[in-house]
Amino acid sequence: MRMLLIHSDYLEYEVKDKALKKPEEISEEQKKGRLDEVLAVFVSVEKVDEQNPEEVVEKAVAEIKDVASQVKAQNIFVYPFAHLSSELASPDAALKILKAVEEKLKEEGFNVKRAPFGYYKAFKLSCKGHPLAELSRTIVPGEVKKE
Ligand SMILES: C[C@@H](O)[C@H](N)C(=O)N[C@H]1[C@@H](O)[C@H](n2cnc3c(N)ncnc32)O[C@@H]1CO
Repeated sequence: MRMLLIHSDYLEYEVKDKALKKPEEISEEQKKGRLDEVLAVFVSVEKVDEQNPEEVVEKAVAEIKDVASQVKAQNIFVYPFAHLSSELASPDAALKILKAVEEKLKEEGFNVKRAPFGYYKAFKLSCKGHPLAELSRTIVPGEVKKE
């Protein structure tokens, strides 16, 4: 799994079009979303993650919690982003993993939104620009590589 974490004043998105034949079913309300004072986490789920999804979810949540506590962010935006890797997991496997990351972060007490899966989306992001505002993490079952 590849994650790009951007501490932002806000992240907002608007669903534009289907990017998969069968994207995630979403409500009218989910077609637009915004969070302020947010840790935006752009995630590419990778093929290797399918070998041990549970471990990857645990490690991703631990890394996100660590960064969130360093930047003092309580709001987290999990954003499916298929552009951080050339070895992508299947859409079914990726969606399951992203939903599990979302649920575990909620269980940890964060205010979490997850952008809809399988769509082209317009988005606006306002990066805060401090030294910890832009970080990346690579998570592979069995190890975690930091930037
Ligand atoms: C397109 C661009 O504007 C948009 N931002 C986009 O990336 N859309 C992606 C993800 O929502 C999702 N998706 C499919 N496979 C994956 C995967 N392995 N990991 C994460 N997301 C995935 O399916 C879409 C098409 O790949």
